[in-house]
Amino acid sequence: MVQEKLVFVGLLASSKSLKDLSIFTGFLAVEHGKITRQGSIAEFEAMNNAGTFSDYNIIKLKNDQFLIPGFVDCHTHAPQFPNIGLGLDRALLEWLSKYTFPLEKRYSNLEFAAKVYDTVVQRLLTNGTTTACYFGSLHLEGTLELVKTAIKRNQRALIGKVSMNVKNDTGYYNNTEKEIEEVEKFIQEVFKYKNELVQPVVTPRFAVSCDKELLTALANISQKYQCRIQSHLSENRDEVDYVLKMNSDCKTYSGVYNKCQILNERCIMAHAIHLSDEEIRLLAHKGVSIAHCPASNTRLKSGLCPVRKYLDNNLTVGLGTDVSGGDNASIIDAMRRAMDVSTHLELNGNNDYSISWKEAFYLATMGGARALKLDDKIGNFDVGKEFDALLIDVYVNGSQIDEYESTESAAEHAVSLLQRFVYLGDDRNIVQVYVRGKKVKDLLN
Ligand SMILES: Nc1nc2[nH]cnc2c(=O)[nH]1
Ligand SMILES: [Zn+2]
Repeated sequence: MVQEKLVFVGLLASSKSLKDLSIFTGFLAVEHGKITRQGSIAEFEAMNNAGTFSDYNIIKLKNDQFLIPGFVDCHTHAPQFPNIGLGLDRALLEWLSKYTFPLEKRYSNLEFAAKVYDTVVQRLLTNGTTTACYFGSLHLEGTLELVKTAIKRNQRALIGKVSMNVKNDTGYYNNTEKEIEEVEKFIQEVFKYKNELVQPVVTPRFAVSCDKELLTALANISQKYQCRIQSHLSENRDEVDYVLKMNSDCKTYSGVYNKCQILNERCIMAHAIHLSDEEIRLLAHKGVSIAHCPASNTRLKSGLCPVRKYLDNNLTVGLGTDVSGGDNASIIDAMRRAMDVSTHLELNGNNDYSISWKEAFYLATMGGARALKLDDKIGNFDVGKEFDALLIDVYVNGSQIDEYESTESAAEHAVSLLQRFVYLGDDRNIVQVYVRGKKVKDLLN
């Protein structure tokens, strides 16, 4: 049940922009899932004395608790969760045919799909992922199970039925006509739910699995329904070579998608590691977002994605876990891996490429919201946005973070709490999770 009126009083942390982290002690009022007011403790006291909050549930945070926006996972594969932590001994193309396509093929079984997806959505919510941009499988009905689960569990989700029409040894593909028909059907079925949190995404797997005819048809469908469109781009060098060999009329991998009208401001591309400067300019010009998936890029030995360079070149970047190429479903892990990869690039001679913990926090929240074009609704605590939030308790029972005597000022202490959560926290520190004002995790009561 949505708790109609809530007011949180305590430490609030969220990003205005990449370089502007806001941390202050104050209050945040929520009505019918939306943030309606924000202000200082003095303002809260005055309004409370005047009776403004008499019909609110007042939640006073303890000293070492704070509120942050929910995490945004810009790229993950729900059907691949049974393989998480397995089969990471091959690079992308072999990994797909040896481990991934055979697993995804099983989602013609709706019982299996429903069971896995329920576990996945709960796992993500427990880890504080209030919004996920999912790849489903090739199956229309199977992927609708994911839609039903996200709706039932109250997760904000963008969900795509995966499209593939190029033959592979697993037999995991559709013919072009069936594929186009099913994608339209999928979108219409999702719209029938009229759910405010879940939206369909057109999802061509990548240019190895889809020919230009299908890519173009899918771009048209996304245009027709004004849906987002997601895919993979330039993740692995063998993949890039293969795509260029199959599309000899195009000079670059991004050029293939551009020729098929895929690149626009509704487009989210995962990885984008091995881009030329010309491709970076093209993607920035078209308003394409990048889902940076550092765990997967390391585990599949795909490469080190130069996020700093992309940010400096006006690309919008969010974080993705990319399970099961990625071995961890948590965006907290993705923040740390993003920091690590950026530091490794700096150590390899790229000056000032490392991203700070504050920037990683931005990418995990506001950056992700911008990448998914949901920043009018979520990403920080601006008045008017919907209330997707995590209540963090740094020293909760079982926490990996210990308390030591400190000489910090109150303001310094507040920043330290968030910093230590980013570096050391885990799902145990996420004691409550709210999506659009509804509590979906509660370790406190
Ligand atoms: N990491 C990853 N890359 C892909 N490229 C095409 N399909 C996939 C996938 O399932 N995972
Ligand atoms: Zn992926």
